[in-house]
Amino acid sequence: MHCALYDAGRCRSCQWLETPYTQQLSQKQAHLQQLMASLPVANWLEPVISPPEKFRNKAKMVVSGSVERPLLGMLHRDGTPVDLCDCPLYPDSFTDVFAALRPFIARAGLTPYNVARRRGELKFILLTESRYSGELMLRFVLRSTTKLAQLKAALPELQRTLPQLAAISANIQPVPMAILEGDEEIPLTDNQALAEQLNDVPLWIRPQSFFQTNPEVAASLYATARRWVAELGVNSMWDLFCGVGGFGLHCATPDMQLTGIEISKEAIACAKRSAELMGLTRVNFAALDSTAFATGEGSVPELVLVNPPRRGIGAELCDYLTRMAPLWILYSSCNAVTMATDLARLSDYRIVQVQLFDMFPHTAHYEVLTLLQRKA
Ligand SMILES: C[S@@+](CC[C@H](N)C(=O)[O-])C[C@H]1O[C@@H](n2cnc3c(N)ncnc32)[C@H](O)[C@@H]1O
Ligand code: SF4
Repeated sequence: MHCALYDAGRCRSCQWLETPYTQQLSQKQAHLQQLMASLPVANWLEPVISPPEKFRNKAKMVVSGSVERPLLGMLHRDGTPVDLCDCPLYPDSFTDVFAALRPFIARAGLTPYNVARRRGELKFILLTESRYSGELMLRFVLRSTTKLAQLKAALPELQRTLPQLAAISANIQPVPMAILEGDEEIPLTDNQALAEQLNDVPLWIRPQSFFQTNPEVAASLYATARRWVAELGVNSMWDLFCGVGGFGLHCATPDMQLTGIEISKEAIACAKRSAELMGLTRVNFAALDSTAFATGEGSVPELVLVNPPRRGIGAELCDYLTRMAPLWILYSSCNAVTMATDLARLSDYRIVQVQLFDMFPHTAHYEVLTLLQRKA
């Protein structure tokens, strides 16, 4: 993939851009195999590849510059702003939105936040696309509610120009640090959710709930989990760290008892809505801490699926799983280092198969799906 911003030394976020894609894949696979060197794997499957560009469904743009000439992109460590509107990782649909947002910011008087001076109001623009419907979700991250009335007054014209903006909100983030989002979300449209569909499963994208950023590879990951689980013929499973329910909803059959646990109540609301649309009745989604939920249960299902944040599932949940000994564990991870540590703790399990999913091309990051079976 060619990136003019990279060539000009303006953005180096894709550290592996100069490495040919096939070599990127073999380096990732080698990294994974090295991490798992002391853990015997019965079957290594071929890595799943990503489109090389336009694969992201989400842009997180730092707003800088002046109110008359705002800049959307990022800040170098030295504070120099870089315009990232032409980043080739974004889909074509973002171009018109970025172009319309610059004059909109000026018209609405949303002064970009200046980190050094701690002044200004608009910190970030978050834009997400549903590949299924083509609709977009736009979020303004503001320092305070001071400019909210101005933002609301200017919005109708932006909505007329960009009817694809199906959900708009303001997020209030008063902390003077590089934290992306605050707790308070103010809806600016009645609708706050984008309908997405991966494979044949309806999913929802909404503020304050995680959604995979590479929908094509995510669809392949969920379809693979569904296939592996179907082959095991299990009738009960937990989906821990379930987000909006992508894994569980793919794996569930009408007869299966599915429990999905996730800390974000917004994500759980999405998962429940999807389950209802799919007509699944034997499901239970709840907004809880995964470890607290699991350790509070006196029994386990046949299969426990985990898809934790980068920190992994940790010793407490591993100890609990060892004690309760479900037949199968399916571990999906975006950080193979913490996954390998967790798998070493799960020594009562044998590793049946492992597959790498290249969710984050041109970087060292990747997703990995591992199936574990309780030793006899
Ligand atoms: C890597 S994401 C996976 C989400 C989902 N499985 C998917 O495929 O989109 C990890 C999820 O864990 C959630 N999470 C973080 N800490 C948690 C906790 N202590 N208990 C439950 N969920 C948590 C996050 O909100 C996030 O949705
Ligand atoms: S993040 Fe975008 S702009 Fe930056 S190097 Fe990667 S492709 Fe280029």
